[in-house]
Amino acid sequence: MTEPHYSLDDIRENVTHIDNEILKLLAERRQLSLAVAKSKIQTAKPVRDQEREHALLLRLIERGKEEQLDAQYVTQIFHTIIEDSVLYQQAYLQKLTNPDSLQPTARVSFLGAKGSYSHLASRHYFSKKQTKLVELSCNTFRDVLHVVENGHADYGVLPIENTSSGSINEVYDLLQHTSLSIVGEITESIEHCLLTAVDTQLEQIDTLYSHPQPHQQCSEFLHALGGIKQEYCSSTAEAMQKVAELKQPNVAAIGNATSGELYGLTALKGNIANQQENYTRFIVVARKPVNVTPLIPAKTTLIMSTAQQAGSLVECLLVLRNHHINMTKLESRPVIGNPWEEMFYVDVEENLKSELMQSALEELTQLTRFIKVLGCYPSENVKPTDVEI
Ligand SMILES: O=C(O)C(=O)C[C@]1(C(=O)O)C=C[C@@H](O)C=C1
Repeated sequence: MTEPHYSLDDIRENVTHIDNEILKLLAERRQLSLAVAKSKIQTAKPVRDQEREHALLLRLIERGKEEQLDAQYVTQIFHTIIEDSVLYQQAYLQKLTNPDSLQPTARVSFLGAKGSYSHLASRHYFSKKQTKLVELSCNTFRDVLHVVENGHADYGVLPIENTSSGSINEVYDLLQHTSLSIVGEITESIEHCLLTAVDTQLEQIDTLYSHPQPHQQCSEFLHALGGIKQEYCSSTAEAMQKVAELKQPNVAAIGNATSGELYGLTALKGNIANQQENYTRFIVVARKPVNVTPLIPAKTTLIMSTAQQAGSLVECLLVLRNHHINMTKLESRPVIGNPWEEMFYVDVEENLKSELMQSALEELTQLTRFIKVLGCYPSENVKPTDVEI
């Protein structure tokens, strides 16, 4: 018997059909996760249940094997599906907890034009929030905050730390003086590429357009290139725009490959950051603070200045330790106008409204000269559950 012959068009039609079915099932599963969230409100169970995830993944790996699907493939797909489910449930619960916080349309400010990393992070953050975005690009971090403060935007998205270059000091310093609250966070994978407008070679590049941050994050690669002229821009988007306008074989920009395409640029070289895994954590600020439901993991950010005595900071940190509160970040910045005085920024994995946090805050207030809560917000870092494959 000869096998029936199908044309490429026929086969593709079948593939399209299956893809549509997959999408339909994913949407159905998403709806079920909403039903799960509603049931968890009744029983006050936390959204994340890693025991359930572990059992579910093990079963799917076994089931996948029967279909000749390898364990890694199955695990990767279901990690993504579970992450979506968790974030979708969190967004739903947060909407119930803060009924007037998220409007059908949200005006969001960020640094740079279309395609800047802050723009990509803004879109990503709001993608699961069921809200339409009005995007406001700004030229400076100060402006990002300013337009939210004066009511021209509802949210501002700002980078706060990067795994290669560390803390973004300018943003920390601006937070000292703002009346805004941190209401969210998102961590983005940042894949820097060397982008060019015309066909060229690495050896021909003598001028590089970039924002100082990506420049710092790619310092080793740039050092290896040797003697390259640096032109600083207000954002990666401006750098890409500039290179697109110049259309010269000796100029390049640092940016994201997908964003580069928006400006007609192609990646001459990828993966140029000092660290293979280059991530930036962004914060989302708004005029009003939000409450975080106890069903989801929360983070609280504080700023404080301690008495200038030996051991003052240690005493504050001991308060956190004694309350078993996990600190995820400690940063110090000088206080402008008061030489040698430091302001400490502390991120902890605890809900501001919890008894534990309230008790720790009371003790900290006694020990510090100044203390202020910058915000309490849902932690959106859904760490995948490990399964042995
Ligand atoms: O079953 C649950 O409890 C869910 O919340 C659903 C789900 C999933 O999408 O499968 C999501 C998060 C939990 O950590 C476990 C499983």
